[in-house]
Amino acid sequence: MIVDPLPLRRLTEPPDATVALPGSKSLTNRALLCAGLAAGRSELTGVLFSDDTEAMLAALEQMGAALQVDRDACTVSIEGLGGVLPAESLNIDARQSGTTGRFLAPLIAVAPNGGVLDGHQQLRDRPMSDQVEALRSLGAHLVSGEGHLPLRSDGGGVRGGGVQVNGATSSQFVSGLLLCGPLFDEGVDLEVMGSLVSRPYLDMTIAVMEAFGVPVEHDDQRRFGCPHGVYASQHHAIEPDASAASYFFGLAAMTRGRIRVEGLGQGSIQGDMAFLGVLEAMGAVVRQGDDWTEVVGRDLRGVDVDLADFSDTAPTLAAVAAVADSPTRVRGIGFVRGKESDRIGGVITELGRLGVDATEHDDGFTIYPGRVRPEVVRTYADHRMAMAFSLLGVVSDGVAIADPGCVAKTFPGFWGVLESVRAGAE
Ligand SMILES: O=C(O)C1=C[C@@H](OP(=O)(O)O)[C@@H](O)[C@H](O)C1
Ligand SMILES: C=C(OP(=O)(O)O)C(=O)O
Repeated sequence: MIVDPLPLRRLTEPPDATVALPGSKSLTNRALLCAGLAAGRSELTGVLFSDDTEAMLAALEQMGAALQVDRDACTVSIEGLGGVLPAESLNIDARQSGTTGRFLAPLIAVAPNGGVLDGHQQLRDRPMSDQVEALRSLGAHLVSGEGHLPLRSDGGGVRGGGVQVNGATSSQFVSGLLLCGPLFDEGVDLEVMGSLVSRPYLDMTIAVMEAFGVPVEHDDQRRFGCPHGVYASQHHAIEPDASAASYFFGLAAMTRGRIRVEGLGQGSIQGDMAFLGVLEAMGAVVRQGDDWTEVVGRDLRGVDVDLADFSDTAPTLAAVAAVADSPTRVRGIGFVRGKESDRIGGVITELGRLGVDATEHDDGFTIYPGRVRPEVVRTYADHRMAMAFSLLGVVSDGVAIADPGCVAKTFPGFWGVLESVRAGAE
């Protein structure tokens, strides 16, 4: 049991550490779904086991995919469904997982006898309407769930083909339609309307679909499509999670320390690696090999950045920016109000509680660095609020994190890894 609130202790020396991080949530849930739908047996390595990926694993099991899971070895072996969904009506609990919810909504729509897709209240509160509208225009019989979960479908076939989807709220709507596109009679041909947030996640979707043998046609910004077909089983290795790595890169930057993350290097396909460019612009030194990345901290200055492509790092940047020597303006992330918590409002409120000035904008925030005072940080059941604000507890005295267990959504071992970095510095 972790104590709640969890008191943190200021580091007395800059850390000098190498950390091994768990697999990417985004890549794990994409690979699990493709492997679960594929013809034949797939072997996945580097798999993340966390609440979000357990939700996807449970859904695949319910659909009849045969799974062998080794949580210590971080592997999953799956005998896929060969593109044939079960005749029974499905009952899927996506828990708090946006990827599970948005990747499987098209699946309950296309399953022969449909089913119910529901989740934790936190996920019920998050937007779904753009995807529901797109599914209806593709022929889905969705009998409830206007803008939110729960969603109920009679099943009975999704024609597929051409469809317009709003891209300004979540890229997961597009990813879900693409990932399930091979199940639709005519495949899918998506046109994204409006701005497209979190664009690099679509590249991750395309990369995983293509690794499992389904070609994706796309232009750079607007059109994404795939034919009707069946995924092919694969041996597939999952990279460590770049969003999880942002906390350790940020920590090195804030402490004049050095932290290396193994397994994430120049060739990474994760968009959140762009956070390294922000740290560099702030003054940190970034070094990279094929299979590792390290950050070395220096004096930090504020920056003016657009995080629309990699917004999961916005709370991390808020923490780093609080100890820089000039203000930081973050733009392009109005849509993060619809994540696990309102990540603009929450960042402003909690920095204020710690005595750091920050102002809210429609599209983000400005942080004015200042002295951090002892306080318990509220985390709004949001793993990223907990992990990001823990960084301030490592560089100042008397900070504690409420509901530290919420990190289990994507990184159950977070506090242990943070402690190992501390242990190396003392
Ligand atoms: O497709 C994915 O794996 C994700 C896409 C992003 O969400 P949005 O597209 O909703 O911004 C990101 O914030 C989330 O953590 C994971
Ligand atoms: C937004 C997130 O998760 P998801 O949308 O996958 O629930 C996240 O992990 O920060």
